[in-house]
Amino acid sequence: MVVNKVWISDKSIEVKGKESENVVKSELSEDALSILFQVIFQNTGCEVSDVDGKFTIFGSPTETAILEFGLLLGAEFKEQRKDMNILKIEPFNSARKKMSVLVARPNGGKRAFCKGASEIILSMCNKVIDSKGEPIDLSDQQAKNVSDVINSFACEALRTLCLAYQDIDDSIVENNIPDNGYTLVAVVGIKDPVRPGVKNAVETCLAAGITVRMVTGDNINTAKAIAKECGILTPGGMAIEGPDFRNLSPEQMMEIIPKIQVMARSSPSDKHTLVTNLRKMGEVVAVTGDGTNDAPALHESDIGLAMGIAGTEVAKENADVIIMDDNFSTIVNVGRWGRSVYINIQKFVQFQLTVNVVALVLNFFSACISAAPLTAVQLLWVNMIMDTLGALALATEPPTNELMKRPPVARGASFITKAMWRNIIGQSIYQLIVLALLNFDGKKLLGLTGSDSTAVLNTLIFNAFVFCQVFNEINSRDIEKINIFHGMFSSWVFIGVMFITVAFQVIIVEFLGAFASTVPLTWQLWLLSIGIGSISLIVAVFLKCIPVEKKINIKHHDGYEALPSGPELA
Ligand SMILES: Nc1ncnc2c1ncn2[C@@H]1O[C@H](COP(=O)(O)OP(=O)(O)OP(=O)(O)O)[C@@H](O)[C@H]1O
Ligand SMILES: [Ca+2]
Repeated sequence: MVVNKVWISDKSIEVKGKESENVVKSELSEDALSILFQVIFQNTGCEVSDVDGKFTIFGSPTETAILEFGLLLGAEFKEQRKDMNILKIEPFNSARKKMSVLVARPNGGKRAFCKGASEIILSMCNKVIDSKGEPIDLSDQQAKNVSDVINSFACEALRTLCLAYQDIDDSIVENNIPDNGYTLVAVVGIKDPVRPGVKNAVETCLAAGITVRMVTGDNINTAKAIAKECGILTPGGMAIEGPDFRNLSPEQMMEIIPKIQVMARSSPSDKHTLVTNLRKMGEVVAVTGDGTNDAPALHESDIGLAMGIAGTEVAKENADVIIMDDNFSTIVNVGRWGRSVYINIQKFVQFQLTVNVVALVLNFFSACISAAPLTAVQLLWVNMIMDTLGALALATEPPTNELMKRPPVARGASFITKAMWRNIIGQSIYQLIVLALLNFDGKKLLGLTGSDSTAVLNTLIFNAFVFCQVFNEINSRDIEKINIFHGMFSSWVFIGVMFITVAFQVIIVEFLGAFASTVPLTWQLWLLSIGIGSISLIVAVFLKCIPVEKKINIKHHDGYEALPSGPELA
């Protein structure tokens, strides 16, 4: 943050690096400059350390920017502070949006300084300094002019603060800092450029059905200008000020909250109220924040994200995730990974349930009628495929950008979606039909005769069953999309698992007969097993064409309705 513009003695001056020193000094009278230095250096929460002429400023970014501006104009911190004695400090707080100090002047008398949110301080002033640095009455017309200056600064996305002072009669013994009667010295406009990448990150969020709202302590025009710059405020979107929001009835709040895109001049409790109400509406709410004033909202949210560098300890303690690089784009990554984990578990569960249903039904009914075709050792191997190897193959898929084009999952949505049930039931029916046909009519169909025909048939059933799972594991790579091969060959874990599964299957069938109760199969029967398994790829395509989820077409997505989904989407 840096001071970009300053308004003083009825002049707006642009501040541009070191050359501003001469510009400002030539524009201002001696007295005006002196009082400007006082409001900057007396009323600051910063500390300055001076090691071998090298200044280091410790303080909030806003405070630092103002102090740096003072130093830029050639003033010295120690020099400025040396002859005034600070009697009382009211530090900045987010609810009052101002800070004040009371000092004892060297020649007697006291002086109060106040700085803070521009409109708030302006309303506390009844005087303003003129070009000579003398206080004169602040007429209505002049107050309007200052207000226009504030708005023009704010519309340029500058954070605006007013700096003011007043002399207090020595006869007043108590050290109270007054709330009005100030003389306005300057309006400063501080620039806090939007970090690169924020606009894209907001766009990604919108496409992902995540509504981004900006809740800030800044002036409404500053907030609106910044929000427009990064794509948060859209035409027709609503911007509201904290005090107006606070005064709404609960019903009115519920009505306008979905439309709010920007909330300015908000207090910590406004942030908290917004989050509470959004959660009541069934939304999943993530909050990002850095300051202590964000702590209540961070705590109330479903996912609190605190800034790791600029964040205060209080904010971090109340958060669930700490963004180490303070970058909004990283939040998009958090969302992407969250979605990836969720969908990977869904894929795994879909795969696992299919294997379970088929193995259970096949063995149970066959056992009731004749004998169970799959032995305990074979089931153990199948269990291995689906638990360990299946989890490895499906749950390690890295997140894709496609994930950010899907709608978010509603708070109460069931984990197993209709599309998953469709795939599970469809695949199970196919596998059960084929395996039951082999089990009950296989010998006749395949012309198997001889003493080992039962052993051969049971091995074939086992082999076909395993290949159905192998191909269904490929199907499970995507729940909705028809193209399941996308990115498969670059996922070495998946390819590795496929390879190991098939290799072990060959070893079990061909060489571990005594252990797994199998007999070696002819190449024709191997081909048949693979054929039966691969047909499940075709079955999956047909299944994915059956619509199960309602399709909704929305022109402008605001995060409150599901985005359309189907085989064409990720
Ligand atoms: N140290 C300070 N002294 C006086 N006023 C301040 C100070 N810091 C900020 N302000 C005023 O308060 C407003 C910010 O209020 P607040 O800290 O509640 O908002 P925020 O959204 O948390 O801001 P930030 O971007 O600093 O995190 C600023 O626009 C400014 O006018
Ligand atoms: Ca903050």
